[in-house]
Amino acid sequence: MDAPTTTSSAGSDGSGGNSGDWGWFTPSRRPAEEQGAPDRQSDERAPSRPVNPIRPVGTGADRRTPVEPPPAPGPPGPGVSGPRPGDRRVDERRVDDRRVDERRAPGPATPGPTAPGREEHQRPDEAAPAPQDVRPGPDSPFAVPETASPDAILLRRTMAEVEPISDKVTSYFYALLFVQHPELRPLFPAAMDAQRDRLFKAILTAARLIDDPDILTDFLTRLGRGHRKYGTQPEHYPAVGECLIGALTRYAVTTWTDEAEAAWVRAYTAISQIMIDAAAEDELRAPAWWQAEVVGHEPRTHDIAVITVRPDQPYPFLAGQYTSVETPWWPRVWRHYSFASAPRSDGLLSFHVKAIPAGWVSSALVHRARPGDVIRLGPPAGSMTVDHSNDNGLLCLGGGTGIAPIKALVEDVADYGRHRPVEVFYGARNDHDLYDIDTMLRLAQKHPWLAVRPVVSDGPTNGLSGRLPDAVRQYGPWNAFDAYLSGPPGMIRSGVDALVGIGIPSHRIRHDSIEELAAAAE
Ligand SMILES: NC(=O)C1=CN([C@@H]2O[C@H](COP(=O)(O)OP(=O)(O)OC[C@H]3O[C@@H](n4cnc5c(N)ncnc54)[C@H](O)[C@@H]3O)[C@@H](O)[C@H]2O)C=CC1
Repeated sequence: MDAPTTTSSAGSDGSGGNSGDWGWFTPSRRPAEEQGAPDRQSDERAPSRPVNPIRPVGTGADRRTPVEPPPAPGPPGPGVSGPRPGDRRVDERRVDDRRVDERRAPGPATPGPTAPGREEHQRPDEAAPAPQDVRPGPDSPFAVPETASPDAILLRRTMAEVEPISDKVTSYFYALLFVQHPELRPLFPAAMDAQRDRLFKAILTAARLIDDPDILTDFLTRLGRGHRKYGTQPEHYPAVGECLIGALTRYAVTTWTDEAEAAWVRAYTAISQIMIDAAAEDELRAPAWWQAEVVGHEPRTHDIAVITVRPDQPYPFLAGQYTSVETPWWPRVWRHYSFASAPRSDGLLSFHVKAIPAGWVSSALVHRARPGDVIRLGPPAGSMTVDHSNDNGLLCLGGGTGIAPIKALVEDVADYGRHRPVEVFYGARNDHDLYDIDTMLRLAQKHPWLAVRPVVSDGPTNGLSGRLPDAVRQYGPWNAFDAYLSGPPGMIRSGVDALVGIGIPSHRIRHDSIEELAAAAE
């Protein structure tokens, strides 16, 4: 199962994790250094690379002569203009994309960079209402704080308008991008489903944070670094920005003004610059990706395997973190898995992978990967790590394969040498699904400070019955513990509620990114 992990419950606004991938971020209020990022030497900083201000394509004049997305298949409907004369690129792209689709065997249908259906579009020149002073309501995720800067107000108005139609906006955005910049298509996976969502969410997250420079910079720095593995180059940013503005122009019909456009251009230019600088700085100290040879593949159930890999060069990370994995069978499709062990002296890394239906990467890793295969790893990310600056106990809830990073945390406490109470509640649907219970019980036998309690929710068991949060409530007190949760989204949600309910402050609760877990489970 794909496994994103993230930061503290208090820092989570539900906007995702922080792996450096699009839309994978929970803004963290802790400085990067605390989260295991390499120390930065100021003299190692790469010179800031200038990025050209984007050339917006969404001016008021454009609204009257809209940028056409690639035409939908078939003849254009009445009142809809077809491809522009001489626009050969459009047809070529569509042919290429059909080939890509034909190559895809299993997995969900791939829309590819389809243009949105024409009927979805209101022609701005015919029917666009005049821009209005639309303010997001107080319950909107884009509600305007009292202290918001003029740019932030404009950005939030646009976001509030397009968020409900984000599918259309992102489809249109990619259609523009791949038609106007076909050279960028190979940077994206053949199947764009997850990518669509991630990009849009990342942009919204960045724009929403525009008045919070520290958090914004932290987010974008990770994003910029994480983009190195995709082959993203500085010159790609203006292309993306132009198409973003083009898509917003088309869909933010009531809030788009010259001022809004200028605010978006400023914001996007600043966002790009931070990402480009972060990538350049990261280039000085780390590869864009690692190759890793599978050296162990141990099936544990019919759909779970423990996979061990040997990276081609040293891979520094912290217990509790995760990485992104690309298999040779699904190029440019990256999924997240937590490290299932603390860093080892032999440099090997291990992952617990559950094959989910239609999960391309997870199925390939469980059913197809064998020793000798080579996968690619992105950089480590996540801050669900042990805080060694205090002696608090660790209360750990691991559901299903979510036990993987919990095991790494236990090993980390053992390796660190200053022992503290660690209480692990390991949940599964039935006894059979407790695939790693023997390892965990062995660790408990070896370390007197560790207790491991299996909890089974859906079947008979000799251990505890019920759901993890209910089991935890029966024990305690937990006021001297920091909590770590890892598992399916529902478990995280109810677990956080239960822990807050029994008095653990939310800033001491760390867990996986709920939004990304939900997306990964699709
Ligand atoms: N493989 C990895 O490295 C990691 C995986 N994960 C995530 O862990 C999850 C593992 O999935 P499965 O093994 O299929 O787990 P599962 O669906 O079998 O559930 C595991 C446990 O969570 C409990 N649970 C499920 N929904 C609950 C709810 N709404 N409230 C309370 N308890 C609930 C179940 O009762 C069971 O005890 C995936 O979502 C994966 O993304 C998280 C971190 C790391």
